[in-house]
Amino acid sequence: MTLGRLNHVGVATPSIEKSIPIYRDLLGATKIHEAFDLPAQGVRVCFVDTPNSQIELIEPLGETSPILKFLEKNPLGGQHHVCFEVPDIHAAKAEMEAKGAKVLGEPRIGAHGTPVIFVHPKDMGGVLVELMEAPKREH
Ligand SMILES: CC[C@H](C(=O)O)C(=O)SCCNC(=O)CCNC(=O)[C@H](O)C(C)(C)COP(=O)(O)OP(=O)(O)OC[C@H]1O[C@@H](n2cnc3c(N)ncnc32)[C@H](O)[C@@H]1OP(=O)(O)O
Ligand SMILES: [Co+2]
Repeated sequence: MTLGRLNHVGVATPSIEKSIPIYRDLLGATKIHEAFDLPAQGVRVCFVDTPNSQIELIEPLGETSPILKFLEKNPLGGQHHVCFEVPDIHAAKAEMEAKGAKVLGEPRIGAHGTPVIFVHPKDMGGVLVELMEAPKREH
């Protein structure tokens, strides 16, 4: 597996609306995308562009959202995961598992419309790592 670019840093928040001014007004972000629901993943998502990556603001959506527990422990929200691009998500999953890392579930379509997996923080030095199949980019 080749580790690709840092696609985004996931930041969990109790309210995307309340988080946007931090990135827009305090940090001067110039491009904040429309928020959208991702019910299959139990989150509402809002991407904030940075010059070389993105911040992915995620807010719980529904009673079974996977970030509810995180927000119980971190009521203000906080850095939740990092997402790296990989060429092939299935090869990445197989390789992680072959190396003994716990992959959480099967590849599923993420917020950028390509399949993603998550690797358990226990095997990643305490960091929840998301791997995302790199979108096809025109050269
Ligand atoms: C896919 C859409 C979008 C995209 O980019 O396309 C997203 O990124 S959505 C992001 C939200 N979805 C997920 O996070 C799915 C994967 N996550 C999970 O399955 C869970 O959150 C899991 C298993 C990582 C944690 O489960 P839970 O929240 O129930 O907490 P636990 O008590 O079971 O945690 C076990 C252990 O892990 C530590 N932990 C939990 N969350 C994190 C985290 N974000 N970063 C680092 N460590 C984390 C937790 O403290 C526990 O450690 P312990 O020492 O046992 O207390
Ligand atoms: Co993400």
